[in-house]
Amino acid sequence: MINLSGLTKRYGGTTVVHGLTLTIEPGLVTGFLGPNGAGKSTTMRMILGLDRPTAGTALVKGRRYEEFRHPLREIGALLDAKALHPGRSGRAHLLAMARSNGIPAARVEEVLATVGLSDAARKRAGVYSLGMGQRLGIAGALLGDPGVLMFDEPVNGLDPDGVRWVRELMRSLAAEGRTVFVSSHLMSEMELTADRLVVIGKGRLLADAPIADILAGGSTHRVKVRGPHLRDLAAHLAAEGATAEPTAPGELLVTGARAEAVGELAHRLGVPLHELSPQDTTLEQAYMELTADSVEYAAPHPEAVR
Ligand SMILES: Nc1ncnc2c1ncn2[C@@H]1O[C@H](COP(=O)(O)OP(=O)(O)OP(=O)(O)O)[C@@H](O)[C@H]1O
Repeated sequence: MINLSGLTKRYGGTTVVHGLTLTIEPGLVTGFLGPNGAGKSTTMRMILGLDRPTAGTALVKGRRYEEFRHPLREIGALLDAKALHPGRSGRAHLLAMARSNGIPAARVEEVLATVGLSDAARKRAGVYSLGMGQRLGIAGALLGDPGVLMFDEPVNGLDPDGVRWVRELMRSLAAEGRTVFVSSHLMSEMELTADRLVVIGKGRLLADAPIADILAGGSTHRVKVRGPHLRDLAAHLAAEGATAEPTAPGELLVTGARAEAVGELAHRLGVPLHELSPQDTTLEQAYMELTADSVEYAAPHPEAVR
């Protein structure tokens, strides 16, 4: 379990993490989402004792990271996969970590096998691909068989097989009763992997809820409509404040109106429909709504720069 209480970090005059209070429970994968610069890495660094909070506390199993004699046996983390000694082999890197935390050398071979790096273990980490570096970082996190695991963008640079492997690894670690806290910008992946989500924006907590609640909270209704003569319907929907976008010949995607309202309007106008189907909210849509006011580095929409 990880407990954050009033966790705050200021750099100079800027507060990058604002009083975060939340609990990350064992037995679940908790996704950690937020736009670039939201404060995710800073929060994770404070949990790992790499940055000192300006105020508040970050506790792992009720203790500060610095209080652990063998921290790798309590919390394993992948923060920056590139933070490796380039001249050291993958095996030597893990052996040094194991030695410093009283972990038997045999465990190094186990985690190398778990992440699929046994054959590459003698190569210098400096020649590892991005994906191999991620796998080595994950091996390091697993090394001490810790009850709490934290991963910052673990699928970065992994091929589709690797992405799927990470998803299954996270799920199995949580199923073993461990606390799994994982940040990602890949919404479709998070939707498949996480049980709960913590969303922050500009350092502030925006949501802390089961993924199903976050999906249900997405307020924008979307309805797919098919029919042979939709022009009138589209014009009336637009006049009522909804958006009706043609997605294929004889097909509209209506945003901002419920299926019931679209169906009744079509009936009043005498417009025959071949399909009227509410569309599920995706995590990406729910996330965009949640963070709309918190995006700091927004690029102009492609339409706007033409
Ligand atoms: N050592 C530092 N000194 C000054 N500002 C910092 C420092 N570290 C982070 N920041 C600032 O804190 C803010 C939060 O950064 P952080 O890396 O935690 O965000 P993030 O949510 O992990 O972003 P991303 O998704 O882009 O990785 C940013 O504005 C960043 O510039």
